[in-house]
Amino acid sequence: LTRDNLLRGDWKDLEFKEYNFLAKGLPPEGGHLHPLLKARMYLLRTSSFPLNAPCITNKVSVLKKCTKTSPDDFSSNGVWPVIIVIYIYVFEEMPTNNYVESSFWNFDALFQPQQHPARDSHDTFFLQEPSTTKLLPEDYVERVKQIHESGGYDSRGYGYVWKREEANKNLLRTHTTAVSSRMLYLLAQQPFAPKRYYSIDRVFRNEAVDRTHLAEFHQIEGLICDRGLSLGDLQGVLHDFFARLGMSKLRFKPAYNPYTEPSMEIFGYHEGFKKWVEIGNSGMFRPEMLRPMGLPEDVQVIAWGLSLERPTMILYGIDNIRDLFGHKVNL
Ligand SMILES: COC[C@@H]1[C@H](c2ccc(C#Cc3ccccc3)cc2)[C@@H]2CN(C(=O)Nc3ccc(OC4CC4)cc3)C[C@@H](O)[C@@H](O)CN12
Repeated sequence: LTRDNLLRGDWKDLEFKEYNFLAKGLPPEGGHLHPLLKARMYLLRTSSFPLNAPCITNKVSVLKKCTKTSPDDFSSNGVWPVIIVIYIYVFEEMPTNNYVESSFWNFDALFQPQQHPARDSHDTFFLQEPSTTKLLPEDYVERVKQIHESGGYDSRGYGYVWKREEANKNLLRTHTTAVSSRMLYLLAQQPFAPKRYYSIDRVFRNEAVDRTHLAEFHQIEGLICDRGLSLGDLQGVLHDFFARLGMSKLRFKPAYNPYTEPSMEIFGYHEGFKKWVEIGNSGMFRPEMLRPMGLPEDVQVIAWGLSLERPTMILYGIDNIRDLFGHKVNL
């Protein structure tokens, strides 16, 4: 049909096929879910952070049974044991939508001393504009200054002169633990109730980059805040968490973090590589971090972290992190 035919209306004598509104379009060639997004959704879908796995227990260390057995495994004739505390094992996502953080929440609130090497500009990206923050809870800042300088709550502190201008410096957060400290402080401002938080978001380190390290990565962090938690609870939760990622053989190695004591590096036996791989770090937040916030004496916080890139690279067989993340895209 030429343009003239159409204008003359010749098309009126033609027979047209019914339009099939249900016909599927051609599959789009372009577009693909990013491997990091798929790994992130895999992590949540396999409920490594069980968003609401009903669990009737008073200790997270019993969790392992809760998620793997039915009620009649717990006791004879299917009657549930007397339960002291009933709570739903729910992880809430922390608000991590601020890449810019103050040194106060990123370091000082975590009892990380101001002369610690990680606070140096060789390891941390400090901001020029706006270079400082002023909005901090002054009464809490005073308690943090106190615990760094002269201790308290059975701690000796560090015995150095703590400087407010150091805490005011803005930076790109070096870990999502900065958000965890904010959340725990907020939790301490109201009557205590057990909480479980998680976060998965970008963090920034001013470090040498190589095939497996960029100046930024996605940290995954989980924390559980409850009365009377112990290292056994932490190990129980880590077994449950990593079992959902296919790692059921774990080893724990004593480690050091300024904000956790004890701390443990986590190793998992990778059946594919037939070797142990480091799969994360963990610990119990120190009293020097929790008490100045105002959390009750018998409340403990167990926490752990890993990256999103490492498991993604392993799960997708990617050996150069630039193929996964960063400003250059290797097509
Ligand atoms: C500067 O680099 C830090 C990063 C990143 C990391 C390390 C520690 C934390 C933490 C923490 C923490 C500790 C206490 C309290 C709160 C948070 C978070 C991320 C990974 C942590 N790591 C890491 O992710 N390794 C990993 C994780 C999962 C995995 O899954 C298998 C396929 C199934 C495989 C590997 C360990 C190493 O890769 C390490 O060399 C690199 N680490």
